[in-house]
Amino acid sequence: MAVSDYQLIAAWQHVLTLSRLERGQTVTILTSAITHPQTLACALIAVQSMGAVVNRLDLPPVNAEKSLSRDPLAYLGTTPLTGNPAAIAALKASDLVLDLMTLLFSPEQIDILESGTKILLAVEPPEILVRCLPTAEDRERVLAASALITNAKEMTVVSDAGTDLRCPLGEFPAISEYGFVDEPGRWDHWPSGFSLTWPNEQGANGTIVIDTGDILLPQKSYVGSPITLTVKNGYAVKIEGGIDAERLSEYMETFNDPEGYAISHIGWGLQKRAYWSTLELYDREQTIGMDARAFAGNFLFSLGPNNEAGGSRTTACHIDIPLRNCTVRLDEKAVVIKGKLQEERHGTQ
Ligand SMILES: O=c1ccc(O)c[nH]1
Repeated sequence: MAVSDYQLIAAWQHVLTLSRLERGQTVTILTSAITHPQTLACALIAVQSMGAVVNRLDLPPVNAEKSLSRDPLAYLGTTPLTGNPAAIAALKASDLVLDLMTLLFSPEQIDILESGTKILLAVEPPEILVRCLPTAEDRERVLAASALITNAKEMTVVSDAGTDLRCPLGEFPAISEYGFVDEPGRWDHWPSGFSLTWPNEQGANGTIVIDTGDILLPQKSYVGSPITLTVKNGYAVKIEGGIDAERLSEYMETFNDPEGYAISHIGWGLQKRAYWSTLELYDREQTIGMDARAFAGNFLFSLGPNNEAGGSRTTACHIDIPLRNCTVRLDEKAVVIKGKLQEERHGTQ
């Protein structure tokens, strides 16, 4: 259902308030050909209504001849900021960047964050933005999950479908995605609601079964028959199964990059207002599939880069794969059991 400008402006004001935007600060809204016009129009009004200075920086799209998908997360690494010092200078001079074009996993994004600029990614359609409006409670839940990751030595994942994965932890930080940017230098994504980290380099081992009904992104498809990944020393060394395995294999081969088979981020979904079943309900080119990444109780793993976490591996190939019905443990503590989120039973504090 369409969203009214009034509701979307109020949603932006809510997120900008949680992001501690202050009167007189500078916000630059980064746009490109894929930017949603209503999201942009309402962001401009919301920022100015809060007394901040707003700029708009529109960048030409890149990688058209390289990517096999129009999904901005399908082909990573180079962005319109690559080799564009004037644009980078403007973003570094801003207190907050609203990324309505997708910089994710780019060296330039890391450079801009290190200057203290906050970056909030927001490219999902307005209906999903307002349904998954972030809350302080989301932040608490995600930070609690990230604290468990920080204190754990290992993440293990099993499922009745046959997943049996062991990931040593410690080399990389936990990343909290709760939908707003309340600290200088912070990146986040509205909508989101999950916690993730990376396995120690070359440390992931075991089997991952992408079962019927599990999701591939950017394909935005529900897998019709199981795909079995054999994981050795941090890489998917075998992809076996039927037609779904063949489609995934061919797609990955087009990148001609062995780094694309590396296990990238691992974590689980914490967003109770995101759903597994929505993938077929939106025009696939209008969404990047954040419901699939964030729905509570998924095990989300990814193939491809780890530069976002401070690793050295960059590759253009990035595949996000949320699985249902897994049991995820941090050391001995189960945080998800057969796809059901295990809530922390808070005491009286
Ligand atoms: O928000 C995101 C989106 C994609 C991804 O791979 C990680 N986080």
